[in-house]
Amino acid sequence: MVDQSQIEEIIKGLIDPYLEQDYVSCGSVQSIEVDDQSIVVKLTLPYASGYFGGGVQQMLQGQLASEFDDHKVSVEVDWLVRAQKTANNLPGLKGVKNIIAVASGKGGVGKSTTSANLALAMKQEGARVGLLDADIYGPSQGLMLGVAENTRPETKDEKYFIPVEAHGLQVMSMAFLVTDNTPMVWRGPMVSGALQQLLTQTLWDDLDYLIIDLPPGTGDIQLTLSQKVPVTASVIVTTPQDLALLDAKKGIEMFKKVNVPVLGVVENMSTHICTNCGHEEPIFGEGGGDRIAAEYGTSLLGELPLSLSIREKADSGKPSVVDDPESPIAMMYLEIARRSMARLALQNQNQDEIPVIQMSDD
Ligand SMILES: Nc1ncnc2c1ncn2[C@@H]1O[C@H](COP(=O)(O)OP(=O)(O)OP(=O)(O)O)[C@@H](O)[C@H]1O
Repeated sequence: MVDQSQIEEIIKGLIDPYLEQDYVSCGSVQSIEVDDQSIVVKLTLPYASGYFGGGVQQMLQGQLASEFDDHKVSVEVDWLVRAQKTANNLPGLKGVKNIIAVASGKGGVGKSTTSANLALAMKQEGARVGLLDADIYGPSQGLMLGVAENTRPETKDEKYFIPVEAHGLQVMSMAFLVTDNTPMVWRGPMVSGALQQLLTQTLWDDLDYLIIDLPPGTGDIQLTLSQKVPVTASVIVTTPQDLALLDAKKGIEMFKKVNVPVLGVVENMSTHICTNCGHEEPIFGEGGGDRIAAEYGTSLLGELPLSLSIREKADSGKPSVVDDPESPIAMMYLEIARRSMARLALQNQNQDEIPVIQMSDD
């Protein structure tokens, strides 16, 4: 007679590459049913893994079938995203399980491109995803996601906005509400209040993840937003140049200051791949993202090359992940998305491990 513990041992041998844990330790085993003829195992992964989970299912099914060849083996793998605790225990947002803020120390490093592709990659794994463009000074998500110019969100009861749909994402942007003529002076001081209003007055529909594309920098606006918005975690985008890395460090410090966990760092425009010969060169230096990740006790979520196709696709309204989902670039975004989602799922479990950074008062 097959024993349940024998099956558990086999499941323990399977390490999820994103959770970096086996499926027993991370609590993914829902049930194991065994009788003389059959074995039925049900796993529930804690992050959106509609596609990846299929591979896990096949692998486990194969292993159990070969080990217990006199049994009929059936393995089911699904996933469920839970709402994690918000930073500073702020009350969560209706219709949203987890908010991930994407930030960069300085402008132009590819924060918006990364946010859009990250959101789309999460959606590809089956998650319900929203994207809020909070980059008040250069809102670009509408353009990047191919939302027609002058699109205005519909409203409900003259009180709520219904997010605009683009490539299956629920999208909101200040750009949908202001015009080019709205003065900058209005935008500055009112950014935080206006954004909070935008966030809370939008009818987000049952989101697993809401990505917020923050304005670049680590000034007062970002600090206030990180404190007032019920974020669950953050992602930092940087390029490998020394100056950008210095700014990225400030970003990490800012989030730590306001108790927002940092899921990791994305190093963008990390290498240049020659469009003629395919030769790859680290023109801005190597390993910067890795170094700051190590220094600040966080992880490198991934590196993206400086690539003409990333720029062309983002600027034409169809980011790489939707325009060429099988491409190596799309796969890189998918890996970053899975790592981010998995780290988020482990957040509360790992809470004691988040290092405390001593802050100066400046
Ligand atoms: N990996 C990449 N390879 C090539 N071009 C890229 C890459 N990532 C982003 N870009 C391009 O760089 C430009 C700036 O990117 P993006 O708008 O995403 O940056 P940002 O950090 O959000 O900027 P801002 O702070 O000004 O909003 C865009 O034209 C985008 O298409």
